[in-house]
Amino acid sequence: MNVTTTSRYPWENDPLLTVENLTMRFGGLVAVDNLSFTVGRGDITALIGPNGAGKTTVFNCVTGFYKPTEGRIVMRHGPGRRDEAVEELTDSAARYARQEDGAVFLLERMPDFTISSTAKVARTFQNIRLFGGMTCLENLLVAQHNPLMRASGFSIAGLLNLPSYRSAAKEAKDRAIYWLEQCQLIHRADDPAADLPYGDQRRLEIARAMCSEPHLLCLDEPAAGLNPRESAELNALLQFIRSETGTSILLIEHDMGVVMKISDHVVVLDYGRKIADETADAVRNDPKVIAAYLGVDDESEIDDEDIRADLHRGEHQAGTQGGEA
Ligand SMILES: Nc1ncnc2c1ncn2[C@@H]1O[C@H](COP(=O)(O)OP(=O)(O)OP(=O)(O)O)[C@@H](O)[C@H]1O
Repeated sequence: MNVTTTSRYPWENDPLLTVENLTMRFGGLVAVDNLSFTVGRGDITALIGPNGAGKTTVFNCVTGFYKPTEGRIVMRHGPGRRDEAVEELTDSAARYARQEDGAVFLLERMPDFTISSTAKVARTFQNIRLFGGMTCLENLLVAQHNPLMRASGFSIAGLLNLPSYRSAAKEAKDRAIYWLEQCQLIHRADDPAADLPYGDQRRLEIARAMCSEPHLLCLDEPAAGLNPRESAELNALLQFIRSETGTSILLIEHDMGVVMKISDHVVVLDYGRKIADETADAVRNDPKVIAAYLGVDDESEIDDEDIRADLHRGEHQAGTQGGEA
C-alpha cells in the first residue's frame, strides 16, 4: 500500500529518487554532508553550486561509482511514494523489491552496472566518454549490449541468428536511429564519434544514454563548452526527452541560462551542504545562493550585478514551465 501525503512541493508527492541523509567522506574531507533532496517523477531537477560543492560526488553516489559513507538513495519505478515498500526493503538484506505496479531500489546497495541495467539510471560525464574510433551508430548499439546479449541467450540464439535475436537486434538499431534523429545526428550515423564537433559529441552522449531507456537521466554539465546556439538546442532536446518519454532528468550545470529556463526544481549545494531546495524562481532570488556563488560569508554584503544577472538568465522562458509553482 502506498502512503499518500500532500506536500507543498509536487516533487515530494511523486518522487522518482530520494537522496536521504547522504554523507560522503574522503579521509578527513567531507565532500557531501548529510544531504537530502528529491527528484520528482517527470521533472527536470538541477543540482547547482560553486566549484567543489560536491555535485559530481552526489552523481557518483547515485550511479554507484562511489559507495556513500552514510545515507540511503531510493529509486522508485511506478507512481507514488511507496513508503511502506521502501521501509520493508530497508529492513531486509535485499537490494530491490518488485511490486505489481513497479519496484523500489536501494541504490547504495547495488553495483553500478545493475543501477543502470535494473534500476534504469543512466548518466553522462563531465568529460565526454564516447568510443572515438567507433561510428555514432555503433556507439549507440554498444549501449544496448545487455538486452542484446540476453536476446542472444548469451551466444546460441545469436550464433544461429534465431528470430528472437533478429527482432531484438532490429529493435536496438531502430532505437539507435530514433535517438540519432532526435539529437539531429542522423547524417553523422556512419562517421567516427571522434570526428564530430564538441557540441555534437555532447548530444551523442545523451542519445547513447537514452538508448538504455532510463527512468532517470543524470547529466553532468551537458552545456559545458557549448555556444549559445548549441545551448538552446540542448534545452530543446532535454524538454523533448521529458515531454515525449517521461524520463526524469537530474542535471548538474553551471550555465544558468540552461538551469533557469528548463528546471522544475533546483537544489543548491555549498561545501557539501544543501543551502536551497526550491523552484527556479525562488532560488534565483535567494541571497544565500548569491552569497555562495560570490564566496562571501555575510549575505547582507551582497550586491553583485553580474551574479544576479547570471541567476536571472532565462527568467522569461522559465515562467512558462509547467512544473514551476
Ligand atoms: N575521489 C576523491 N578523493 C578525494 N577527494 C575527492 C574525490 N572526489 C571529489 N573529491 C573532493 O570532494 C569535493 C567535492 O568535489 P566534487 O567534484 O563533487 O565537486 P563539484 O561540485 O562537482 O565541483 P565542480 O563544479 O568543480 O565539478 C572537492 O573538494 C573534491 O576535491
